[in-house]
Amino acid sequence: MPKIVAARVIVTCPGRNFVTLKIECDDGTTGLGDATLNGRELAVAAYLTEHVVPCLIGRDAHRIEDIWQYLYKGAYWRRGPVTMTAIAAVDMALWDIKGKLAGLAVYQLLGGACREGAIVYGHANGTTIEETIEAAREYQRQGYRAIRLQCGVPGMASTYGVSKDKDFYEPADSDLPTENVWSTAKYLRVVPELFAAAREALGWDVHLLHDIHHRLTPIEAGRLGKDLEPYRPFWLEDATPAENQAAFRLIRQHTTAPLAVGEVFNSIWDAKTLIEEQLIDYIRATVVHAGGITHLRRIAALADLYQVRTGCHGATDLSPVSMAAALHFDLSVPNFGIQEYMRHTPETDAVFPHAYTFADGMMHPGDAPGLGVDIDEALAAGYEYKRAFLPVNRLEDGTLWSW
Ligand SMILES: O=C(O)C(=O)C[C@H](O)[C@H](O)CO
Ligand SMILES: [Mg+2]
Repeated sequence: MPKIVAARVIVTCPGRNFVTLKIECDDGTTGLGDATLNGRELAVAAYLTEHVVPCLIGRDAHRIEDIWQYLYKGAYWRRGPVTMTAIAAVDMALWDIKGKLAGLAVYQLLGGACREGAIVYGHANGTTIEETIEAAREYQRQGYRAIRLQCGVPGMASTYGVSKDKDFYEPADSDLPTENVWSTAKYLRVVPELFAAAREALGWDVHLLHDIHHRLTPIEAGRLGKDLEPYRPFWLEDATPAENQAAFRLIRQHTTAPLAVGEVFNSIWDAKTLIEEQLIDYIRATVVHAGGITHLRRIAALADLYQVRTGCHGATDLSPVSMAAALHFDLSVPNFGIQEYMRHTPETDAVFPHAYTFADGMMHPGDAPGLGVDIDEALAAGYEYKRAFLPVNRLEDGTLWSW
């Protein structure tokens, strides 16, 4: 058996913070897992170092499911983003090790490819509708078949999804949380205009997506869905905070716009009602925040019974290790829908050399044994952790709102 002899947490900041777990076996084989929880990185780093790593030493690295159960049930305190991100990192690293020992890419271990590649969507944003459409045209030129559209809201100084850097999306930017201001009324006016202009300019052969980022009430989401229906959105994401899964019943009564939810979910229980009642069309839970490949496959299997497809979160705060794990998952599950892809900066790509590739709007994890991602530890050591927070959002009267 490949015995685990060491495990370490590597924190690095090549433009943004990443937390990576590296597990080592007695034969020298190593595996990597992403443990990055944006804005709360060191909580997971400490959870792993103090409470998980000591329990891993001496275990058989091949026993992925048993180790998952051990860490989940064994903690007694179940679920939550910190716990589930830590478990995810171990899970990813163990799949990486199993693949390397078998000489196979992880997607082969998961049952093999169900498709030639994973369609991905890019993130076009701008302060105005025109700028957003120009950014979308650039994605089209690069071969993307699906594009998420986010534009500034007239009268608001800043809004979610409109990045300072057009090429590399990065919301976590400050030593203390930035404060944004929000008006639902102003937002509900601009998005239908954005989609009307986008169909006019980009045509109908491209999938258009939009992220509401948890900001509407269910009835407002129903309204927006109706307004966007003529432009055939691929999905509306995170329409309303989904702690209350039943709230989506109300949205469903009012619109046929496809709904996607789940980037903040950390277990199957967060999505159970949404899936079983077919209240969503895409489940966006990710490998890194929802317990790893092992648990995400369980979520996907439940979703498959109800014709809910996957659409994994893939923002820049998910490291290339997560991106690779997501692509192995995407290739192997029958009910894959789409994968989010926000490119990392060249600094990040240099720290995490990887085998995955992009061509013609599709991505492939590559055929290197394991996940196909490495970490250049010498380079990583040169980028010191910098505390960064996600912004907060307030209504114009100062009420704290969902960001
Ligand atoms: O990529 C998305 O859909 C997001 O909503 C990005 C998130 O705000 C970001 O990953 C938070 O860390
Ligand atoms: Mg989102």
